[in-house]
Amino acid sequence: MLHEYPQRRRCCCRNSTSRCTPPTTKMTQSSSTEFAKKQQHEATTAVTTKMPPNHAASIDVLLNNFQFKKKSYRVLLNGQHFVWERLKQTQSGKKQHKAAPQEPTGQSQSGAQTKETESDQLSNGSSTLCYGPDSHVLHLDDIINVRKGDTKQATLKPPSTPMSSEDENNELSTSVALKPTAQYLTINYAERLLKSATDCNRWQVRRLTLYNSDPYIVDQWYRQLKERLYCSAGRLRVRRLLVFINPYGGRKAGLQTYERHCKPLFQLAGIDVTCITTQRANQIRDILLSHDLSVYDAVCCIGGDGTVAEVINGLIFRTMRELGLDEQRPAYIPKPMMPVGIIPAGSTDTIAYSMHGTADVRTAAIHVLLGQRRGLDVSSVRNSQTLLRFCASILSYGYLGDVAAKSEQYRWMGAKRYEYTGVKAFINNRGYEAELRFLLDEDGSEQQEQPERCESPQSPSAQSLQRALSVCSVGNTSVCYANCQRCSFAASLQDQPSVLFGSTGGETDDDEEERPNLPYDGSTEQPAATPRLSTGDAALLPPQRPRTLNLQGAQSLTSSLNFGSPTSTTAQWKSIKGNFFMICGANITCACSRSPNGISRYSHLGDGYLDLILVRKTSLLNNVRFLLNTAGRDGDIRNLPFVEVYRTRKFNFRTLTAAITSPDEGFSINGSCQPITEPSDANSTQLNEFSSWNCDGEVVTDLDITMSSHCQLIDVFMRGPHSYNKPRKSGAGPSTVSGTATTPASSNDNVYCCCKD
Ligand SMILES: Nc1ncnc2c1ncn2[C@@H]1O[C@H](COP(=O)(O)OP(=O)(O)OP(=O)(O)O)[C@@H](O)[C@H]1O
Repeated sequence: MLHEYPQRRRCCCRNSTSRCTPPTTKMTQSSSTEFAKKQQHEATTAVTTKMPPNHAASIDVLLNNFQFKKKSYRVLLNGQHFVWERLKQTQSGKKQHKAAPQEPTGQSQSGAQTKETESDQLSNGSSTLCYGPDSHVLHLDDIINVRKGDTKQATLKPPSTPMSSEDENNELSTSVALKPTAQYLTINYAERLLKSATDCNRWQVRRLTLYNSDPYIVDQWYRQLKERLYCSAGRLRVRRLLVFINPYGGRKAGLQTYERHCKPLFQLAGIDVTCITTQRANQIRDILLSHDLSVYDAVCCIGGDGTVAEVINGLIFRTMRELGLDEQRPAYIPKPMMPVGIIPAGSTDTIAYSMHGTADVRTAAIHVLLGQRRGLDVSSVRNSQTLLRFCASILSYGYLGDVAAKSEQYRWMGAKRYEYTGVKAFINNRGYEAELRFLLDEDGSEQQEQPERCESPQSPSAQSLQRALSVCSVGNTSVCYANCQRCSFAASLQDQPSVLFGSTGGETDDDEEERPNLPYDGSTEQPAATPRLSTGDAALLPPQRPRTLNLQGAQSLTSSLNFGSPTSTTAQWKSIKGNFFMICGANITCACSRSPNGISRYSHLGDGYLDLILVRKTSLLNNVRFLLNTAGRDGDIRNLPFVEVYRTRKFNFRTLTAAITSPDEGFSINGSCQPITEPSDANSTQLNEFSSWNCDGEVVTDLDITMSSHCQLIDVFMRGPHSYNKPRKSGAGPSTVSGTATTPASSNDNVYCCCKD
């Protein structure tokens, strides 16, 4: 049976109107009631209407009965939701169903609070769909692929060669001409595992094979699903993927990881994969810099943090070359167009863990298949002379720098090398004298973090916007999860044509005055005049930021997010000198299985800020307290009196003795991503008073370092981690489509717990 409803104006997705495919359906209260009545009337038969195949494109709602494992199911396709529910035999012999969306009543959603929510939604102009308590609701974003066939087996076989979009169009148009024969429809989809209370971030692939004796109905469903699957905004269904496998990282199991876990998933999704197994360090970067990538939709790496860093550095430097920018002193940092998939196969895998909330390989691969992307902040690291490299996770001096410098020679120990060298570096740490200068907010306030929690709003209404503003303003202590409002807001600022896509350098004028030896300011912004660029290139430049935002209260938010003008004279610096056990600039939480909250628990994946963590040199006991607080879920280093955490967009580091040391004396690797060289023995005694920098696990030995965060510089396949509240199981209560809790209104929302710690 086909029902057509007026097109809805607003997307039912909680946070993003761009995620749904327009047009979707609007189920008004009256139409919903009418709809439910019609379904009552026609419940006993699997009612279908044969329509000309080309009519499918105009259908908003499909509702049919299918067989699944020899049981009858009522299946509904409504907008972005695929719903199925088993038909139950009643005493009168009639089959009952609840899969059809019904008017939400007190019976289906108990309690006055629910009714209040409904009236709120109606008054807000949003519609509410309610499915029965036993309905399975699947968002189309979570569907990996759809196949049809004459037999069940035929639908399970992956295509012999991956299909291009033209092939699929041909296939669809051919099926218009030929009489359909397929009676089986198989849907492969991804689902987050709900079993574990402590690990709710793992995903698995599931399969649903439906049977209907009428091939026209199967064909119609197939076509509808295909169409809706491939035109969802904000999502890239990858067809051609370039995969780099590091066989050397972690337990040296990169190749096996790919063969065992990733390859079957890529085949299932019909992705055309080109695999390159690395032969040496920095090969990925060299390939990305020199080869034609136009045939690929995305790049994926299988390895640890060092491998991810190679990919990110390769893509950014490639983009800089393409735009004719000076790689050592670029006028701004451009955003690469190619999204990146990150599959963990290293020793710590902090980047993958921070993104997904787990280091599970299949979960990471599933996110590549599903194609949902989020922008990830990347920081540039430079010395006084030149841009050195880009950092995706953490830049760390002192304790972690020593660990990185010493652990490489113990690689044969695997991940244990970090523990071994960690203990040695811990005992030998006598503190490092340094001076830190970091950028304050434009209003001159410093954002020192206090441990507190905040909730994020759940719907994109005006109220939500207000709440979003407040979330962003206290966002320095909010935790970044899926649907993070702070990151979404940063992304929405980037979407506006007159807003910069990267965070600002912000220090320009006053910084140049104070520090004349910093010729490159590390800004992501285009200076007023860039004679080097042609008109065509200039079109690719990030646009100028507006002075004010046309949003109520946005002024305070802009100030909070600090998308400051490059010529702002209000940018201020704060300076701190001291003896430090460790100094870190953290882009992301840097969580890993040993430290599930990460060393920088409140860092956000894409807000354009980094957390500057200063750990003062105190007693050995305090150092132990610090390490204990970084491990486990309960600790928080911000509670320690000798730890200071500042949220900033940029900081500069100098050893107190570096001022008298020339950069030509061998401390600098003089350029980004150069092969890492250990300091020579002759220098090592001289260097005892210095540590090295640990940049994404690689060693950088410069002693005058500036780290600047660039907001959402690279797109990665991720949704963000989910909090560890145990999610409600499907069927435990009514599923609604209204943006309230327990609502998979979008696949992102299939989290039950977003933005809440
Ligand atoms: N075939 C290879 N032979 C030697 N080194 C390689 C090879 N391929 C990549 N590399 C280098 O290996 C280094 C370590 O890899 P990676 O960081 O991925 O693993 P890891 O250090 O074990 O994991 P993590 O960084 O998560 O702790 C990287 O710097 C990379 O450049």
